[in-house]
Amino acid sequence: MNIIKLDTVDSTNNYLKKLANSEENLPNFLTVWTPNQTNGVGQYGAKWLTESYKNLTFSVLFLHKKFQLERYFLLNMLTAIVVAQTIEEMQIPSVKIKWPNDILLEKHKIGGILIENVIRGTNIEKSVIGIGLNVNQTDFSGLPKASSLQKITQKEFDIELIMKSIIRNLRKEFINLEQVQFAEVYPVYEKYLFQLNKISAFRPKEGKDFSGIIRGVLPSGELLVEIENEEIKQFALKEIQLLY
Ligand SMILES: O=C(O)CCCC[C@@H]1SC[C@@H]2NC(=O)N[C@@H]21
Repeated sequence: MNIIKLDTVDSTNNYLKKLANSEENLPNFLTVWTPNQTNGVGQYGAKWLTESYKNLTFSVLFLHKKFQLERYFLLNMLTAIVVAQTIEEMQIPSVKIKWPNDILLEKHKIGGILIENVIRGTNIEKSVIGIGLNVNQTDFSGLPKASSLQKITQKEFDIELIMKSIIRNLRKEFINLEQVQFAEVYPVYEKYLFQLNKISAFRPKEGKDFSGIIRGVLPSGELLVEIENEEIKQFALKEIQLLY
């Protein structure tokens, strides 16, 4: 495996993005890993807070052969599935994926994924797949919705081994990406989907919170929500937040 381990860095995603923009001929699945990420980036510009040396923070470069931008949500689905399955391989059951790609255990967020793409025309040329997984952190004061593998299982884990398993599983899932269809991946994603067919609370970007039943996810990544006395509505990634 090609892994660059840094003692400290602001964000493994930012580091790998810069590297990918400045150097040609980087190997596929090149990984940047640090136990001490000081300014991690989360989805929608949020910060990714992590306790140094206790958690996993790394980014993997994927070089596409030919991959249409409109299929980008497939990358999120496959990565979330890989993280969920790797956790299951560690004999930890009941992993869930909260739309679009938060990793949950017992309704608490233990992991997040941030994929940043280099786009050319209508294709994605390169993807930087950033993964943050709370592993051995036990203090989540002020973060009631967050947890870690150790906090939930009462066991300590080897962070590097988990990362290597995730990379191995990513390689398996991504190797034939060009041929992979949404329809074959979706049933697996749906199996992990948190709150599927259950009443959930949502916070729209504008307006009041509302409740509805999650009925699925479209290839575009849009969430299908059945709202009482209304038709099933679809919501884009940035339009609503699933509360619980
Ligand atoms: O908001 C989320 O849920 C996504 C969090 C992604 C965090 C990871 S940690 C490794 C990589 N580097 C970053 O700066 N962010 C991602």
